[in-house]
Amino acid sequence: MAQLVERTARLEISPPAAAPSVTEAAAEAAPPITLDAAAIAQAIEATGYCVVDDALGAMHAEQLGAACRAVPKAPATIQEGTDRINDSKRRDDSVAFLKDSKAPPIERHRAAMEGLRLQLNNQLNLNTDACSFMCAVYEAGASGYVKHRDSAPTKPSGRKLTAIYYLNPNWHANAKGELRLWDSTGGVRLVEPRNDRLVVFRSSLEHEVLSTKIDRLALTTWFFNRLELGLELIKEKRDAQQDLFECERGCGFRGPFADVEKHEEACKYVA
Ligand SMILES: O=C(O)CCC(=O)C(=O)O
Ligand SMILES: [Fe+2]
Repeated sequence: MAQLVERTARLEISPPAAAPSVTEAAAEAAPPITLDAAAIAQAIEATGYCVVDDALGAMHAEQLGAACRAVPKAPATIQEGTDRINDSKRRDDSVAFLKDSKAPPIERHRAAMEGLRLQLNNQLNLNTDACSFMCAVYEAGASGYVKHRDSAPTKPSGRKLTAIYYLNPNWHANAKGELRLWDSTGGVRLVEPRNDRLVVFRSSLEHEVLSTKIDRLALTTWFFNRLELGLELIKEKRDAQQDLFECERGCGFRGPFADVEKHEEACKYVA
């Protein structure tokens, strides 16, 4: 049973129907997922975040953990100006997006998060219309993910909430790998990536992942508004382009201001 303050609303998601398999048989045996959306919403309104322990049940965590471990992953990328690049100094996890995965525990998790999204939409007036799903592993010894936001603090701001479900049955206090979160009251909170723990927070809040001593697995869901996310990306790219220097002589050079001096020496349009 999920551990949170009072319970006023319940959300029940049954496992989706799919072709028989060993994993599915186990998923069918799992009890329906129960989350208290009203209590989660209340906590988010007060502090910007909410931590739910024993959120979706040990069986769900075990099956989902196995399914996520089996998915092929690639080093994560980060937005840099107009591009997405690998920068292991800023984040050194490997990720997979799970939109199309047919693994029953992943489908079940997507259904649970979709249900939570609908309820939180009502409770918090979020105006989201979609979820995206990503699993991420930081290997033992990884340095983490530097302080960042998952969405812009001002509009357009597509991602409204980040919901991270941790899949670390072997986590212990010395393993580290906490999520550090700057909440909406000015407080800083360390969230340990405990197994079957769900943390939900406003995506515009700053957060970072601290270095971990053991493999650290999580499944992140973003609740977002499609149109606003598109507008946010366009704005981000336009802002990044405005930060670039363009040669006025029309030689076609466009680059960072730091390279202007070098360009002036080399410009083919300088007589
Ligand atoms: O895994 C976590 O605790 C946070 C990950 C994160 O901040 C991200 O992927 O954007
Ligand atoms: Fe993040």
